[in-house]
Amino acid sequence: MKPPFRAQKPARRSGAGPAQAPARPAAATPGLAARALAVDGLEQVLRHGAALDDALDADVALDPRDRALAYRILATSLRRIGTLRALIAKLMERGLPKSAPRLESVLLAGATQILFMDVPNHAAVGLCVDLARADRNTAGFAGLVNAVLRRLTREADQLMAGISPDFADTPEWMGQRWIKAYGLETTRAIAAMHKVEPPLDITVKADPALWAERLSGEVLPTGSVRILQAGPVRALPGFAEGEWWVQDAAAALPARLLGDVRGLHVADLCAAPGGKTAQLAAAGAIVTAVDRSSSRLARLKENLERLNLTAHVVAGDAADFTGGPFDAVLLDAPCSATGTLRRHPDIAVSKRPGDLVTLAALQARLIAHAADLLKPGGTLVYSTCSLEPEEGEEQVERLLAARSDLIRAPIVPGEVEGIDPFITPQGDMRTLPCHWMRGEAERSGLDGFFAARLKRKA
Ligand SMILES: C[S@@+](CC[C@H](N)C(=O)[O-])C[C@H]1O[C@@H](n2cnc3c(N)ncnc32)[C@H](O)[C@@H]1O
Repeated sequence: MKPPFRAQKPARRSGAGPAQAPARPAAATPGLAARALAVDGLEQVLRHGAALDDALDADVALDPRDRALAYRILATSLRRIGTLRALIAKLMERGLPKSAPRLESVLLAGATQILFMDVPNHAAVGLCVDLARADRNTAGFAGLVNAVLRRLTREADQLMAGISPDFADTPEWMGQRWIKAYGLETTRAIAAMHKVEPPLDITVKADPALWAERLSGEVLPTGSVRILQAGPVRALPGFAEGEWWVQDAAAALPARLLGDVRGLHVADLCAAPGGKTAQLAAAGAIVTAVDRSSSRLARLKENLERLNLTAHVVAGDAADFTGGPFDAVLLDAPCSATGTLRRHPDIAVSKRPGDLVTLAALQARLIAHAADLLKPGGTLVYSTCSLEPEEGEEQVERLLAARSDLIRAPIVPGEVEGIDPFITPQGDMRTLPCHWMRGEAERSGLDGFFAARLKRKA
């Protein structure tokens, strides 16, 4: 069969060299600047390895609603990138022209609006064609963009045939691993949750019911507050006053496994941007927060200042940290973060299987050192926001097998409000994105986290 649409001979093209900086489209066309920013963001993530949260250029002056729209186009494109790429491959049987930098991002942004957003098709197509035309990298392909996106508006259903509705957006290697760890049906449920924009979860200093009411949210079984349709976080009541901070409901659990920390010396290793430091400090611990990233530590300090909480902050490699000994240590180790794909869909394109090997070796080094920082009788909580057993269960089993001075202190039903469904037979905590189904997917789920509690023998 002949390819239905071929790249037109470009009128002007950028040549095979590196992409030129895109020309900013005229701001006069409503909605165009938001699309341009979204495409820039896609380029940042797909070609330059930026994280979703850093991908939108903060210096581009844009109305907050347009910025929010750009973010939604970008995040949804990444969330559905497997499906979108499969469709584009069907629409362009000869593949994307090699000499067309940014063309894929323009098509991804357009197809996202057509398929997954409440944008009229003619606007989604027209704006993407305008965008392609306004940029010297893609100007010669404006006709192709028009043809491909128009055909998508007409034939989406037929084109979807053969593209897995369940697994197309899950990287093959991740899906295979989750099937092995959790089974096919649970993996299907995890993948379904990854397609949905998650709600905003916050941890409040006090009185969750009051804040749930003020923010039109709900109190979750573990005490976090969940808000749908939050809008810009900084504009919400209580943010500037330091009454709460953003923290997924699952991420709020590991610190609570340390129990009553009032007056205890606690090391929070790998602490930035400080969600767990804030929990520990708010609970009355004397906290030493260690992280090796100075930029992330700057965010931690900013957060603590806003929250009017204090911690002793140390910049450096936690595996070499020599403070203590401590009553308790929380190690929220760097990991593949595959448990956070709902909030960070860029992870589906940025992570590789090989990353797990490097990260697991780092975690092994960190957890062994974390245990050395404990006083006799002290408690260690180890956590990761990963779905991979190598970064969770297996780290703990290996440490316990190697160290006779450590024992597991199993989590007991009822000891932390709402935690019971997540306690494993071994007494650890394992949450999955498909847990906590509470009606619609948009108000359900939580990040995939692992946490274990160990004690150093007295
Ligand atoms: C999962 S994040 C921590 C999130 C944090 N605990 C919170 O609740 O907000 C992992 C952190 O580990 C830090 N990190 C990575 N390797 C490290 C190392 N060797 N020593 C100290 N910090 C490290 C990263 O900079 C990152 O901030």
